[in-house]
Amino acid sequence: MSRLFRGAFIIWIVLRYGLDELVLSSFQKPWLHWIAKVVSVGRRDAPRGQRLREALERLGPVFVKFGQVLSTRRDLMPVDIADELARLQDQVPPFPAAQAVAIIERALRKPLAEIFVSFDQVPIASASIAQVHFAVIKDRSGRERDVAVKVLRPGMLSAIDSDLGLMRLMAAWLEGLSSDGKRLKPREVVAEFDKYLHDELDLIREASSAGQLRRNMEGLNMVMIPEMLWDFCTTEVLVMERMIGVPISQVERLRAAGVDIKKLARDGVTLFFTQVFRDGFFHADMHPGNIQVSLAPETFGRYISLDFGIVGTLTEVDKEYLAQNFVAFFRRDYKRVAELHIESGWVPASTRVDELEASVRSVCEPYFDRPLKEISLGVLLMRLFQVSRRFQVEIQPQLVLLQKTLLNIEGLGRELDPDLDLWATAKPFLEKWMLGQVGPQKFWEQLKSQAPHYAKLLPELPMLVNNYLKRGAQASGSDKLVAELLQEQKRTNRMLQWLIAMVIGFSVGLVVMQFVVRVRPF
Ligand SMILES: Nc1ncnc2c1ncn2[C@@H]1O[C@H](COP(=O)(O)OP(=O)(O)OP(=O)(O)O)[C@@H](O)[C@H]1O
Repeated sequence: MSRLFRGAFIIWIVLRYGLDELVLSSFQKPWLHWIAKVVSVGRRDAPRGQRLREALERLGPVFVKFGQVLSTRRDLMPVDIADELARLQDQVPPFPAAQAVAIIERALRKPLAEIFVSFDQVPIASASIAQVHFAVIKDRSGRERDVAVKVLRPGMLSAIDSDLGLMRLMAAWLEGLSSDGKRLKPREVVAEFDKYLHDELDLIREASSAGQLRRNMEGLNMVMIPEMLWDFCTTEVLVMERMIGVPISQVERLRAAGVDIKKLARDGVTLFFTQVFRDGFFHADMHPGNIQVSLAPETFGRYISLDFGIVGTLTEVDKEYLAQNFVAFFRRDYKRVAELHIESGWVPASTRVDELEASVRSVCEPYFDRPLKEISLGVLLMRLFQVSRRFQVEIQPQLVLLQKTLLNIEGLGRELDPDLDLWATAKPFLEKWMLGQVGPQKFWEQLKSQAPHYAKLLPELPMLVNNYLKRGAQASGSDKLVAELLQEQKRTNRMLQWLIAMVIGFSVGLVVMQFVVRVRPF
């Protein structure tokens, strides 16, 4: 019943904010448009993006999150709507501390006083999914530590599941009833959102991602990631090291404290490309609220990264796609971009290279009419995806996530340093990575990964040959077979020598090639 009311409320909001323009444009029922006009009287003058944003805010946190996720799908949305949705903020009032305490005690199966030395009742932050309280805890060794405790908002799971059910229903209607609706792929978008939300609702998942990133980033000395206190982490509660820093948005404060802002901008890009091209595992929620900078003497000027609810992973194939395309783009080698798409099966084999090349050129060429340092890799990637879609390529969600994060990083980098040359910072990564893909290093790594297999086989080899020869001689009773086998062995030896010579030749060739690639400018 409540679902029925919720459904009716959603329809009312759609009509009240005049959103029929967006979703009903291809419906041919005049009476429906008439009702919509009457209900939305006085609201239609506002731009459509603004009306959509306000409607989502009225519909509550799940829809606000949905709008935020939609705003990143600029490949599907018109620019005015995407810009307006990007302004959505989840300003949700905090839930009472008593509720947070009850969730913590239930999740950790102990009274609060037995878990924490002290616990701040007033949350430091509150968002649609969770809220954060500061506390002091005694760890296993009895040491007191300042911690941040993230607690999932109560009732979120059921609210989400019910709203998602309605969204799925609406998406199916939209897709079935309207041709405009079909183009927006609403069911696919809702399914993606479903996965996104459920991932965010599992704090153990978030803690694991934080742990992985912390390990990956160790040794770079550019970013600090809070340590997770695993004994106190559950799906609903996460206890982690409390970080102390200045929000990245307070640039003047950072400058006044003596932080090298230009270096900070470069470090941000370096960190991101290391995560993408070296690790294939990246923080994908890089909005300024999740980034701080340390002013403590021993870690002065380092980033502090928070909130690991959304991370992206890339396969070797994804990385190759990105690296090769970026390089071909910056050489303005559109033919190569088109060939790459066909060679790797991203577009149907029947696609004409010249047609794809022309499309890529028409999208990208106007964009290159500016200094290289002003070019946004995020925008470039988005354009590439737009072209690819026209040629029936399904862009993988992790690449869309990457493109969105790239835009965030670039925005952040340029905010800090308007002269930041993104390409100059990114280029060494792509070169290094590409060399790693074809060079002797890769060959050596592959050889090393096979080593355990050969290590097991080699000691057994003389015995195996001996047994084989003996058995052969006994079975035939003649020396002829032994002679034949020896002959065969010699032939195999010769082949092996050839193979080794070829491998050496190939490696030398690769070294020369590397040298040529390194010398040839992009
Ligand atoms: N380990 C920490 N140390 C210090 N402060 C923290 C820590 N973790 C979170 N916070 C504070 O809590 C705020 C919210 O944390 P977080 O971003 O993880 O929550 P969220 O519910 O995912 O919020 P949002 O959806 O707005 O990103 C941070 O901006 C920061 O101010």
